[in-house]
Amino acid sequence: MPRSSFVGGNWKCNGTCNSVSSLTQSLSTTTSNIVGAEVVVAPSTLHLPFVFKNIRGPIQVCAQNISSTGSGAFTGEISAEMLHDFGIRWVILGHSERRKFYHESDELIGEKVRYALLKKLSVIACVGESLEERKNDETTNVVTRQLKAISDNVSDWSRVVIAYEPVWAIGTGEVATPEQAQTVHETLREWISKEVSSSVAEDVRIIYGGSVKPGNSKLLFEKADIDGFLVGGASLKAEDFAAIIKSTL
Ligand SMILES: O=C[C@H](O)COP(=O)(O)O
Repeated sequence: MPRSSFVGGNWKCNGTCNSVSSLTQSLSTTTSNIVGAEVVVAPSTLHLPFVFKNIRGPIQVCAQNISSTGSGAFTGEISAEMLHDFGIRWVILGHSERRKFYHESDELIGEKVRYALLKKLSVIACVGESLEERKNDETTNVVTRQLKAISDNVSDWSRVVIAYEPVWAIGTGEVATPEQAQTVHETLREWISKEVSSSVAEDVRIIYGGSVKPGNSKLLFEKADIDGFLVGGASLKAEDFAAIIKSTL
């Protein structure tokens, strides 16, 4: 069976009460007739309850991070249990901004993936190389190392989407070419086929993130191993996000 497309909108640390309300309303309208793609949006933790209650149509709501520890005496953290209790079923883990600015290691990301799946959340697990790593020809080593740390902690692959996000393409306007992205996606799928199983490799969605816009998404999506997108900046504009989703149908 062909893989259905998957598009995530990562709102990152953006939004006010007014802008989130207006984006939620616009998205509910612009995406109301979309059928055939799995779509999630990830507002900030503070905005999650509002978006969860007010979004309409085919969009699920996703968190941007969780604690690896679960509920308890962990000041400032949000647990998988809390999300699940609230009705939220998705979380982004291992985003390069968490790795870079909050020093999240492969090991910690693996623990978070394990805990999220244990608590019945689904996970968008991110991998991606920096510009320096690409220039040093280390892309394959980096993304497969990151993928192994994730894979070692996956108990149910049907609840995992892998996001390939080259760090040099995030928020820079410098999107990977369809060929560059396809090469890495193929490498990731081959790794999963060899190290996990061919059926998991066949079924798992591998999505691309990094300066995806309505003008470049179609050509990227035409590549065999690109199953959708994790969109940052363009997901803050309802029309652009809807156009990106439609390019995957
Ligand atoms: O999670 C999304 C990515 O970091 C991509 O962000 P961007 O579309 O603003 O480049």
